[in-house]
Amino acid sequence: MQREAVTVWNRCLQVIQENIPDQSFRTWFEPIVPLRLNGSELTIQVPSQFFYEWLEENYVHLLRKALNFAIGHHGQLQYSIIVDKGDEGSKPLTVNVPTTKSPQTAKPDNVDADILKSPFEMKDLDSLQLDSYLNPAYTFDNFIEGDCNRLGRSAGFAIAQNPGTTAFNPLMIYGGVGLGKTHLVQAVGNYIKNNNQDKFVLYVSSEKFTNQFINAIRTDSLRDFMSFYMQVDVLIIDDVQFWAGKEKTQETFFHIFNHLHGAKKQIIMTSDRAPRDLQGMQDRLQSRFKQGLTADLQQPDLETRTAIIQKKLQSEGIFIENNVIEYLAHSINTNVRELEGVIVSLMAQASLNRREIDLDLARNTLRNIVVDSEKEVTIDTVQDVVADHFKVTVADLKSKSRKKEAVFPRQIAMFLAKEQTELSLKSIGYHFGGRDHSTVIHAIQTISDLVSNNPQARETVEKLKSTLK
Ligand SMILES: Nc1ncnc2c1ncn2[C@@H]1O[C@H](COP(=O)(O)OP(=O)(O)OP(=O)(O)O)[C@@H](O)[C@H]1O
Repeated sequence: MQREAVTVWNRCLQVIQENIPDQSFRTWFEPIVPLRLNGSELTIQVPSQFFYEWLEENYVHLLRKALNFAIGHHGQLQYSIIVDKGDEGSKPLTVNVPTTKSPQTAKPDNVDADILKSPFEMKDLDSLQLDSYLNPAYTFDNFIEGDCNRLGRSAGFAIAQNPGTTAFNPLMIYGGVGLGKTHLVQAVGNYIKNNNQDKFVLYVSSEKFTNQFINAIRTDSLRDFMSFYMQVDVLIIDDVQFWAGKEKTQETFFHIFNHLHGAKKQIIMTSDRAPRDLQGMQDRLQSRFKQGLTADLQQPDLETRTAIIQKKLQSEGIFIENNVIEYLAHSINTNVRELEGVIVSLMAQASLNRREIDLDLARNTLRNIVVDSEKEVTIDTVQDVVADHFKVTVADLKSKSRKKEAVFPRQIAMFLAKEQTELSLKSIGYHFGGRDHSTVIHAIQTISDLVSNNPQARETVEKLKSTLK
């Protein structure tokens, strides 16, 4: 490793770390080794072909940004890939592969396109018009429909086919983090853009809108700003809750909204909460938000989670056994982003360790993610802790055995799983050898009664809970 390369790469990492979640940073950037710096060309070593492709596919913009910062605009990146020679059994080789895609043509990564930092000018408007910030990866085809999102998806699809002329104007999609709001509204935008070349579709985050507005005031170009927005045919604004308390932004948007709505132009918005709960939002704007259709996105149910995992694997060209898919779908029920995060980590682990994605790997990956981010307890941890305490095996907990030594720990584990995780009764039953939910209810009831009446049982449960913390 060359010292200059390390220094430059550390500067790149500063930028990278600021722009992506910790988990992605650890997975995709920590394993990289800076090898050498040759003039303005930095060579980094990556653990596999898959790794390299993933970086190019998902982080090419971020790498460009990091290179600009660390080396300058002329900075170049060279990958050195460790190649697995497989059956030939020889030691891994290192080959040099130049960056194949230019940052301009590759798919956008997860980093927000730069907010207009320079003074607001008409040329910025032109660039906005060309780009429109839509990510082509978000489509209806890869948006899985389920009870959790049916209303929003159907309304979105109806709008995509007839923008501005349905009763769903505006369409307000709301829901918690990572449930697909951005994906859905961008799918509408992409569909319209692809099928109506003449329509001007603009996707913008509410934060970016506010920044543009502030710049417009600063540079005395508010008129340009307003007339730009009034030319839009389909305006998609993400995360409007950000406008809470921003009176001037709200006022300006109110005028744009009225103009577009009156001209039968389509407006689509997302928010992390229902319009009625948007505190700090002017009443007149709130009532406009509710004028069309408001649809919420809920946490996906088991079937939808399974379909999302299948679709994601299919799009990555990866095959894993059904039992692993089932395990993942039963184990992660928070939101889709987390589900995707686990799949990506699994792929990275499989690639790094050169092994298949099996149940063991899934179990370990899930445990590490949960431990790393200090999140809630997993069902695997509950089973391990209970098995350890009662000196039985996890297999005993999952078995059909009716022996007392297995039944009592199993019931305690089910009780704790219900109390300490977010899993449904159905998923808990799945993790205990495929039992049905009535068995889980019975176990929970039995242990609740025992805890109320028997101090020793209460003490055991408390002790187990503190071990889980
Ligand atoms: N129904 C779905 N089918 C397929 N992928 C989905 C679905 N819902 C969400 N996703 C994926 O989950 C990830 C998170 O979704 P998205 O960013 O749209 O969530 P969000 O609700 O906008 O979150 P936030 O409030 O944090 O911005 C994305 O990669 C998206 O493609």
